[in-house]
Amino acid sequence: MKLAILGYGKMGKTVEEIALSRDHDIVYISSGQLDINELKNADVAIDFSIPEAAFNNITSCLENGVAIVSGTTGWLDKYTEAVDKCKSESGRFLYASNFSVGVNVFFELNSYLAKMMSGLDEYGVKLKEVHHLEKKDAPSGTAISLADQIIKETSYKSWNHPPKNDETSIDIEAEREAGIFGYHDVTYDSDIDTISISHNAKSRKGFAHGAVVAAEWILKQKEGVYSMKDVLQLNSPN
Ligand SMILES: NC(=O)c1ccc[n+]([C@@H]2O[C@H](COP(=O)([O-])OP(=O)(O)OC[C@H]3O[C@@H](n4cnc5c(N)ncnc54)[C@H](O)[C@@H]3O)[C@@H](O)[C@H]2O)c1
Ligand SMILES: O=C(O)C1=N[C@H](C(=O)O)CCC1
Repeated sequence: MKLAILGYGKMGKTVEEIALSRDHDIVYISSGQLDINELKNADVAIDFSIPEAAFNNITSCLENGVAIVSGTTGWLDKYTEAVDKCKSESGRFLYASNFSVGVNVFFELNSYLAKMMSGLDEYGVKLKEVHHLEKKDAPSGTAISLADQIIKETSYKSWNHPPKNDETSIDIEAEREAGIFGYHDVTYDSDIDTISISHNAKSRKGFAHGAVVAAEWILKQKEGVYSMKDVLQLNSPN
């Protein structure tokens, strides 16, 4: 496939490595203002940029017939607008807060566990994420996805960051520590016991590999808005 990489930082460089190992042509790399004529050479773009640039990068791809796979976090207040744009341009768009297979299995576990815990009022739930020191947004996109899944399955209506210790919403704690690629845990606690599930990334390779697989996959699809659930088709209990 002819691939554009939008955002050439830690993730953009890892995507380049994986895409080359899978024999793809990288036709354009951008680290700032887009050159639309260059962008148009691509079939698909993968965006790992910054929250302030993500929406413009997505809409520029959609307006120019380039399928777009976005992994940038911290811009989701405009997600519905991006979906509407995809529909009006008859484009192809996939966003994931986390592309790794392991985290997508973890999402399924989280949803299943939340469903089981929903009637057990003696337990309270909280989330924790830990990332490297350069991460710009908090809480992580993955932690927000985990909280949204719990909200869908239980009586919780919202999440808090920083934590408020308020029983009616889900506290998300975010820590920044050198060398951590992405750690998330979900803990249900009662006076009797504690139930926890966690995921820890050992490198950025899983994120980049998932994004390249999603780009390969989206090129085989017709117009539409997709998620990693569509790509991975896990044998989920949900
Ligand atoms: N979805 C996932 O699986 C996943 C995994 C890892 C990181 N992320 C997210 O991806 C994003 C990037 O992470 P990173 O660790 O590579 O950050 P980074 O800071 O290393 O890289 C971001 C790059 O974007 C560039 N940039 C700035 N403005 C731009 C613009 N207008 N267009 C294109 N590029 C621009 C910067 O120069 C920088 O090189 C973050 O939002 C992060 O949370 C998502
Ligand atoms: O390194 C990052 O930044 C990561 N961002 C994503 C998030 O916000 O959830 C995924 C994990 C790594």
